This record gives sequence, structure tokens and C-alpha cells, in this order.
Amino acid sequence: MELSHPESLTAAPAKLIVENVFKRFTSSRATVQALDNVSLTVAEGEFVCLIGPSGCGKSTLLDIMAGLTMPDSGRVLADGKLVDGPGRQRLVMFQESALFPWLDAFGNVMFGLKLRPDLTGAERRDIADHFLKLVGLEKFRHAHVHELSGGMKQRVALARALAPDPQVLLMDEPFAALDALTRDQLYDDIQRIWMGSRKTIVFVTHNVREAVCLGNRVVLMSPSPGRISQIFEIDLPHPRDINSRDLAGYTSTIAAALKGTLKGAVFE
Ligand SMILES: Nc1ncnc2c1ncn2[C@@H]1O[C@H](COP(=O)(O)OP(=O)(O)OP(=O)(O)O)[C@@H](O)[C@H]1O
Repeated sequence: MELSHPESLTAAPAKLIVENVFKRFTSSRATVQALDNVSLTVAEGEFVCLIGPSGCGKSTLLDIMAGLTMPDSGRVLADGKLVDGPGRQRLVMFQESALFPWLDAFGNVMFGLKLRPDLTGAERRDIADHFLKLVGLEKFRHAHVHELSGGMKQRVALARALAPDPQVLLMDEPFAALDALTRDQLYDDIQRIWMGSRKTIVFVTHNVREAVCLGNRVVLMSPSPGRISQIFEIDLPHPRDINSRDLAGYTSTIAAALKGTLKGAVFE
């Protein structure tokens, strides 16, 4: 089940190619090599989970894929084109939903659709309704953000990210702040949505079981400096149940490897 570094080969065409990316941050206190020669190819329609200890560069790598942060050297290609800034084909969803509190659920999803000036107002309204329904919130169309639970906010954020129809969804610990029951439901939902749309998803998490439940591949990163240390292919059919015993073997293998990444780290 474990594949050799740096990555497995898949038959689908490459959607994202990260090539020899280096990124260093310098503050008044320290210099951190957040990413050190990171290369990764994500195939079209793939669900890739990035996992690793705190500070190993997961969010930095995701931001560089999104075009929100530029690498010091190396490059990212999306569909063979250089990523030199954010674009509507690669949208990011964060841990905190970052919804606009002055808009209702529908208004927040409509806001995401500003990225689609090619659509008419009526088309945008239909699409916003469709995605609110897809995430199970059709009855909360006019609920304001403060009236929504944490899980509902993340559902609205998911609908807002999906509505402009990006080809790539970049998710940075989107479910980390939620209770276990809500998270379990969202694992089912995100798999259903991914299976229906076959979008390319890169998903950052701290949670090994979550990574095994969702990913076609789990990319393990190690800190100081941030590198890809191992890649695991999860050869189980989707949809997967987070509580299934089938996940246990992969989970314990990856959890052991995750512990190992801390042993070799050099903290400056
Ligand atoms: N804007 C920044 N300025 C200075 N240092 C930064 C900045 N962004 C990230 N870093 C540093 O780069 C390293 C990688 O950070 P990053 O947030 O990518 O890690 P992570 O694996 O996502 O961590 P976590 O799991 O805790 O969210 C860390 O040491 C962090 O302190």
C-alpha cells in the first residue's frame, strides 16, 4: 500500500504540478524553511490529503497551489499553465468559514458567483439555490450567519466555493473546528459531492483517519524543513465510512509514519 517517494503515477492527466518548490519565511525572530524542494503531481479528479505535524508547511503548500503565496523558487502548473496568482479555477476553503456576516446564506453563495460574470442574474440565483440544496441547507436560504451552527457555516462556505464551478478545490482543515458528529456527516457529503463532480481536491488535515477516509492518496509531510516524506495510496472504494474497520490498517501505518517525521526534524 505504501508507494515510494516522491509520488505515485496515475493514469489520469495531471491537473496540478508542483515542481521543486522552495519557500522560506524570515521574521525578526527566526528564518523558517517552510518548504524545501517539494514536488507533487495531482491528477485530474484526484482527492489528495496533505498530512503532517504542525508547521511542516501544509498550508504554505496549499496557498502556493492556490496562487495566494509565491514560491521563492520552483513553480506550480495548473493544466500546464504557470500559476502566478489566484484564479477562479482553484478556490480555497479555510478552517474558519470566513462568511460575510451581513449577508444571509444565499447572499454568501451569490457572492462567490461574482467570479462568474458570464452568467445572468437568474442563472446565478438558480446555481446558488442548487448548491445550497446540495449541502442540505435549502431551508436556511435566508438564515443569517450568526443563526447558523459551525457545521452549517462550513456547508455554506462549501456551497460558496463550489458554486463558481472551480476545477480544483483546495481545503485547509475545513472541518477541524467542528464536533465529531457534524464532521462525520460532512465526510459523507464531501465524498458524495466529489464522486458526483469528480473535482480535483487537495485537503489539508491533522487527522490521519480523516485523511484515510477521504483521500485517494495521503501525502505525509515532515517539518524543519518542510518536505514530502512519504506518499500512501489508499486502495479502498469510495464512499468510505470514517468508522469502518477497513480504515484501521492504513490509519495505523500512517500514524506510525507521522510519529517518525517528528524524530528526524531539526528545530532551529
Ligand atoms: N507568513 C508567515 N510568516 C512567517 N512564517 C510563516 C508564515 N507562514 C508560515 N510560516 C511558518 O512556516 C512554517 C510552515 O507553516 P504552515 O502554516 O505552512 O504549516 P502547517 O503544516 O500548515 O501548520 P499547521 O498544521 O499548524 O497549520 C511554520 O514554521 C510557520 O511558522
